[in-house]
Amino acid sequence: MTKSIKVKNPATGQLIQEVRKNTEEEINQALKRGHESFQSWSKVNAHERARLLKNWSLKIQENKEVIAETMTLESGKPIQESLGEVDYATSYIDWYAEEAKRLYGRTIPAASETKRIMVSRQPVGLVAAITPWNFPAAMMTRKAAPALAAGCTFVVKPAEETPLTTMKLVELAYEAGIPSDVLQCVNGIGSEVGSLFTDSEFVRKITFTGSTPVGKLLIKNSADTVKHVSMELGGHAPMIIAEDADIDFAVEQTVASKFRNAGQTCICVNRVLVHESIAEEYAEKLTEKVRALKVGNGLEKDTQVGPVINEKGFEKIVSQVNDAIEKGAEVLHGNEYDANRDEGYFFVHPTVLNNVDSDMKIMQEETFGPIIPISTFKEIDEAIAIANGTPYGLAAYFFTNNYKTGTYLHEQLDFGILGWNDGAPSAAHAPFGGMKESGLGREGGSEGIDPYLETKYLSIGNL
Ligand SMILES: NC(=O)c1ccc[n+]([C@@H]2O[C@H](COP(=O)([O-])OP(=O)(O)OC[C@H]3O[C@@H](n4cnc5c(N)ncnc54)[C@H](O)[C@@H]3O)[C@@H](O)[C@H]2O)c1
Ligand SMILES: N[C@@H](CC=O)C(=O)O
Repeated sequence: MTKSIKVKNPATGQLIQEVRKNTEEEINQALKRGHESFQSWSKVNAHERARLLKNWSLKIQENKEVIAETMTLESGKPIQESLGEVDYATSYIDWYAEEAKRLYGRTIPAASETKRIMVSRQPVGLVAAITPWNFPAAMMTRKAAPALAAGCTFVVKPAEETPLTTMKLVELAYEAGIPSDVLQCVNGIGSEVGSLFTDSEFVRKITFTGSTPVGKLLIKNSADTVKHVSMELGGHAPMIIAEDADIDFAVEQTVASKFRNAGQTCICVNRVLVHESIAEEYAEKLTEKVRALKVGNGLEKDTQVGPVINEKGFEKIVSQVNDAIEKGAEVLHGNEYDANRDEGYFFVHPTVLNNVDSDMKIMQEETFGPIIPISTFKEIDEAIAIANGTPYGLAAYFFTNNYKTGTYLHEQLDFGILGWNDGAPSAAHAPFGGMKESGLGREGGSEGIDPYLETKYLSIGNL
């Protein structure tokens, strides 16, 4: 069995660095240390935890360029997006540094003069996190910051494709003064480390971002020790464009949503449903914008769409596009690839598919690639039925300037995140998460710290 993970640049296939895999014993030791340090960290006062988190955020900002370059090298993400992700990552630390000081309890009026009732909250314990390659910085801080703010200790296993960004963030946390037993990083293969996490008596909570099948497995494996679980899983976001929508704005927001990280974002629009009366104009304007996108190595400053992460991701995208074309979809732009299996790089050119229908795989499954399938509808209820007709329920978008249509869509769509005339809803101060098979729990906002806290009820009698 290999003892290291080869981290490669998805834009060239070249080796960047070999990262040593931690042994089973080392990982179990890390979990034990995390469990033991919970005793001291959970007693550190909230203002001090907030101060350390703020230091961490500052250290990351001081190293913004280096982190962004590392991220682009290992994930393929355009450098401008990596720089943006560093800001996005620290926005979670900043937010939860403040929230640490607001973990209020409450009192409840008792039904007896001799009793008092108090409710307080305390950290759940050691948290084990598994993070994905598509946002190697922000998905880590979105979990670590609320956990540390709440008083939990934290062990993270980053994705095999992108461990370097996470390792750098953890190193900076130590420089900021966060104790090395409180925040730890271990490296290894997902399934192997995942089992150590779920089997461990020391881990009280599992938090995961990644695919739905792995999320389901982690939920099942957490059952024996009844761990808390937070799951941020796959999506299949619909975008409904009503007949009264501002078409130019909808086009601009479609591009902003779809091509972020080459379409490898869990909330990227995955299927467009446009009213038949404006479909032609929308498709024409969209194709014009998509044609102008620059594909290339993410380190080049003008690149807007980088490579996809690996061959597995590439094959999934190609099979969805081919299936759609075989079943009658029209290619308005794209369906071009620059891929080399031997060298190990996979570029998918932005693609617009028209006349797409619900029988096609691309309308059923998450794509995780820069492809826009367009379908039309006549009545808004038809669009809602198609949008909701999926096991996923992460994000949905709708474009309308009619407040009645917008309110109706808000109420009818079964998704945890809705963008009404907004293709970029992510924010540290808002609750992010999915319904149905897209996940459990929320990250971000005041809700995002709750999953790291237990509620304790105290009843005092005989007063
Ligand atoms: N929600 C998201 O942000 C997100 C992120 C990554 C991937 N995905 C989806 O998943 C698809 C496949 O991508 P992927 O293969 O990298 O996702 P994945 O779920 O396999 O990987 C995500 C993380 O889970 C870990 N992992 C893998 N198998 C595991 C197991 N058995 N137990 C514990 N941890 C395990 C990986 O090491 C990685 O850290 C993508 O095409 C996309 O549809 C979604
Ligand atoms: N990084 C995404 C979530 C997962 O892909 C976001 O926060 O918008």
